[in-house]
Amino acid sequence: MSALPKSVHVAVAVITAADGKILLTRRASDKHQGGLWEFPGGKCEPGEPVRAALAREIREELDIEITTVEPLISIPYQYPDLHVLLEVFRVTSFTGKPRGAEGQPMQWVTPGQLDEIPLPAANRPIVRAIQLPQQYLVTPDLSDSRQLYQGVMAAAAGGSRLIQLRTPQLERADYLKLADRLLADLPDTAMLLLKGELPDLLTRPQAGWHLTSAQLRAFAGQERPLPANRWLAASCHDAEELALAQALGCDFATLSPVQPTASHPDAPALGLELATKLTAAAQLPVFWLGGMQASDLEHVCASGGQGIAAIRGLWEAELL
Ligand SMILES: Nc1nc2c([nH]c(=O)n2[C@H]2C[C@H](O)[C@@H](COP(=O)(O)OP(=O)(O)OP(=O)(O)O)O2)c(=O)[nH]1
Ligand SMILES: [Mg+2]
Repeated sequence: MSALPKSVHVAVAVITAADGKILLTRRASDKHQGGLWEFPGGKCEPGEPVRAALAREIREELDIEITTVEPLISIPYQYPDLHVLLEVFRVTSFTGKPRGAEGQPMQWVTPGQLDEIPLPAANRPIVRAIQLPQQYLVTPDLSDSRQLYQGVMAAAAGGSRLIQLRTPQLERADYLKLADRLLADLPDTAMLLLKGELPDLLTRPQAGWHLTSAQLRAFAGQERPLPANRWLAASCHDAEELALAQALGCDFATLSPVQPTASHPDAPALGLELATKLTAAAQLPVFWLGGMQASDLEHVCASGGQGIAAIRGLWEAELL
């Protein structure tokens, strides 16, 4: 038997049906990561473009032709015996009816069910990328609780599913009161992330937590402070913070400032090239923040980002 190559480039398909369900297949027990469920796909041949490899692997494994393909996330991951670069694409249309053409079992599952299924360790950020939307709404810096409440509820009614309650102008007691009202009133599909200290999070089990980069640094080397079923995110500004966020088990990160912003006009921006590089090296979904508008979304996703996080861009553009 030949030795395993040290590094493989893998094209992976998250095949999504109209009802939102996702196709999983089971890896043969004698393969690397054998016996686990996976997203279909396989290794690029030498010199083969990744999208061509994706179409070929899906044809070979499932006997379908993929037609609508968008980048979802790319993950470099070191297994004890192998380095993999998983380039993951969302496939939303195809022709034919998928079947396990290599005899492999198949199942369609909801994004929520993915948490319960044994997948290879490299796949955790793929699951998070599937479960997260492409827009992360950060509330604007207002001092009026009523206006904030109405704005967040309107945003959720308009389809915003991921919202960070960031209100530096509110007194802490007013902030927590507003957070509790929103946690009670938001639809189950909306995920609300709070800012603040751990005790306030521990008494609010439905809330997610968005850590500042200072908090992230303070947690370095420690266990994930919230259980796996709660959203944990962190504000990152460089490669080191992204690595800390990943080591702490954060579900996603924001990376900022990508472009100069009206709120921080003098902060040096990363720029698109560096943001792309940092995102590619990260092992978790990354939202780009700073000067981002809804119109940037396509470019951000094509550059490997999960999507955009924005205050002005999303709140005022009345995407809400
Ligand atoms: N297809 C796929 N591979 C994954 C996932 N997660 C993960 O760590 N991997 C790893 C396992 C393998 O080391 C590598 C994929 O290789 P593969 O065995 O599917 O390659 P292939 O289809 O070309 O198969 P073969 O020709 O070697 O039989 O990526 C996943 O979700 N889907
Ligand atoms: Mg395969």
